[in-house]
Amino acid sequence: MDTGSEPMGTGGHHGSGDPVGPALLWLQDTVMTVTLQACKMVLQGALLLCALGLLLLTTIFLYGSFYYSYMPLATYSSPVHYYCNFPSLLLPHCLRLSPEEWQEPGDDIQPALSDLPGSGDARVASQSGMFMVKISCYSRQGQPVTYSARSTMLRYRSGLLQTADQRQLVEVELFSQYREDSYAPSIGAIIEIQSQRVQIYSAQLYIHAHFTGIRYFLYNFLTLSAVMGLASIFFFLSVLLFFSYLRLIWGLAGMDESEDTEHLQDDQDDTTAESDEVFSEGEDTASKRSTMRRCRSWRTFLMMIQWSVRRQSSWVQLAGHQGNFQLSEGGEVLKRFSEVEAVCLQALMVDPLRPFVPQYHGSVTRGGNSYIRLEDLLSGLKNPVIMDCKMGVRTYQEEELTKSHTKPTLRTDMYQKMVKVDPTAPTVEEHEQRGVTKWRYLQWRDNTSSTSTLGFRIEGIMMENGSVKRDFKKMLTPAQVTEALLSFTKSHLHILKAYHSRLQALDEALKESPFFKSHEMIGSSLLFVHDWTSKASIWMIDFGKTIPSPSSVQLRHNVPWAEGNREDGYLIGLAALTSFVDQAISQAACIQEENHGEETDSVTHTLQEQEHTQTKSQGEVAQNEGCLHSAESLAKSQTLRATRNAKRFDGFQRALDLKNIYTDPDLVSQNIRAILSRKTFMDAVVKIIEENIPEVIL
Ligand SMILES: Nc1ncnc2c1ncn2[C@@H]1O[C@H](COP(=O)(O)OP(=O)(O)OP(=O)(O)O)[C@@H](O)[C@H]1O
Ligand SMILES: O=P(O)(O)O[C@@H]1[C@H](O)[C@H](O)[C@@H](OP(=O)(O)O)[C@H](OP(=O)(O)O)[C@H]1O
Repeated sequence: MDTGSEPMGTGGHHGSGDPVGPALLWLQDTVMTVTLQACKMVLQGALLLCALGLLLLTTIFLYGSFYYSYMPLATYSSPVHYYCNFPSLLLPHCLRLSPEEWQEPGDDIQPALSDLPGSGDARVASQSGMFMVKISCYSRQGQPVTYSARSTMLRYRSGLLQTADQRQLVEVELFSQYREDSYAPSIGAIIEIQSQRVQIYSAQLYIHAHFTGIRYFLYNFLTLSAVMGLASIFFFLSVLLFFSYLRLIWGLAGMDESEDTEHLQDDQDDTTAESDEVFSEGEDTASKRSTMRRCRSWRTFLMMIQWSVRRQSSWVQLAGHQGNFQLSEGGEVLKRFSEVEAVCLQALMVDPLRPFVPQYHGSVTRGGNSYIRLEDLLSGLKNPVIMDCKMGVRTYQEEELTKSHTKPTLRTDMYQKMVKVDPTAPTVEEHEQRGVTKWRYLQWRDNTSSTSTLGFRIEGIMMENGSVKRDFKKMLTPAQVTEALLSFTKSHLHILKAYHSRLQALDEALKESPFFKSHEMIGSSLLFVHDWTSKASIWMIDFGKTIPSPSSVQLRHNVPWAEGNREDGYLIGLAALTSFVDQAISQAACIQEENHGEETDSVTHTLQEQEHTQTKSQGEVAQNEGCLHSAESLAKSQTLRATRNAKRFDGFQRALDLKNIYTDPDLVSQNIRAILSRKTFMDAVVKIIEENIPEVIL
């Protein structure tokens, strides 16, 4: 589609023809954009780091909890309390262990008894010989579970070692492998030393776990398993977080199975060929469908990522009914279906106005609602700046007026909106009813804004940093509009000029358009869109209240409305807008010129400037001189008016108060911007003071 966009500045020769001003502005923009981007990136980076840190901590906590709850102690030791079974000198020793401590289910354990027989001399050791150690495990009910008996002996020690420590540590493996019966777990054991000669000082029971499966891996490959465990938990949590994020940013709720099916049906036309190519003759429809669905879910997934990125970058609904729009794949927006609008868009696709209208792709059903598919006008723009201007001298259809007479329906919401802006706006009767008709509200909106007088009104502006301003309900005067245009474009000449020529092109296209001739354009908007790197363009949107005019009526679009003439005043608005952009261009050019002048002054190279001026073309010189001259005289007369303003001149003290003169409402309403930092204004102020209060001048 022909975008019909006007390219922005081409490297510095704007307005004044002097490359320094635009270059500086461009530099200023670039620096600002880069700074903004850098701040955004730093903030995003910090947030990402925080999220990653939190994720890592959660991962470590989860893995640690898992490890300590899943892994039993590898070695457990317990003191053995024993008693002597005199006179046989059999020494059964009892110990009580809880089943959990005893072992972990499913793993083998190896209980071993370490005795410290306190054989006082070598004689005892030599006489005791081999002896038996027996362990009998019992259950909670006291029933024997299992037993094991092992023989062992003390080492021989020479009688010559009289002074040496005679103690010996004897280690006996009681079970080489013990597997717990989980239905009758052992909770304790009796250990008997079957000897009459061995003397025991103390004994200790050791239980060593023999891990198998995951526990074996976790125990023997501690680092590797930790790395693997942490990595998998981290990955799992990241995926979870990613999907939650996706769901959060554009509500996956709508993209359920039914939508998938609808989507499948919607795209049946384009997928048929695809299906024919992909599937063989023999495959049945059901399997084709299921395979297609699988492909679709992958496509949907990829699109989800794509939308997420796009959505983050630009899309915004500046005006209109909330909830009317959805983002769609492939640079489209879905707008709630309206038969009237769909018919208009269909007709516009074959009209000379087509380059000014978003591409219309038919309709689609999502989640039970129908939508029209429109080209996303913000697609591809980086940090777009947009403005929505509602066109025409009225925003209500004549039917609304008729309805308000014949079948008035009171709207409380509109009454409330009215009161919020101006509590005195409703009549006494309306206050009593706490409601107004839609026509009454829309008419009031038109009269309190610039719609009735200028033929358009600004609905909203979004700047490149995403800040949105919708507070234009009471914007009435040309000065306010020009001011808004200057602030919307940041007084950039190249953007203003691009808009100007786009408006002129639109005017031409409207003259040629059969659609325009035969339609009453009510509530339609012009969407101004630009960014600092790409293009500036203006688009016609919102045809929900655009209806064919009766065949008996020949619409002119540039005459005031009177009941029955069906005129919308679209061209009145367009002409006004074009002239305001023109005015904004002049002001921006003067500002640029003055800025340039100030820079030149500060370097004080008059000769160079003269030389430079000589090289300019005659036309440019004339334009600049005119601009400077008019700026000076304008400044002088404006400041004169301002300073003569009684509220600023203190006759008693003979002092002039210039505080907040820039935002002085009296001056602003007359489109006067007294910028004292500008040389021309300051010169004018000094001159006026010189003439009127000479004693002030030193
Ligand atoms: N094709 C588009 N591409 C990008 N943004 C769009 C597009 N169409 C509309 N918008 C955005 O949505 C906003 C509202 O659009 P539109 O005026 O069509 O909605 P609406 O609900 O019909 O409005 P109204 O309530 O004024 O009739 C616009 O201000 C603009 O920000
Ligand atoms: O801008 P405001 O002050 O919020 O007022 C709305 C605006 O005029 C819309 O254009 C209009 O929708 P239509 O264009 O569809 O008439 C809507 O009427 P509604 O509430 O009946 O939708 C108004 O409430």
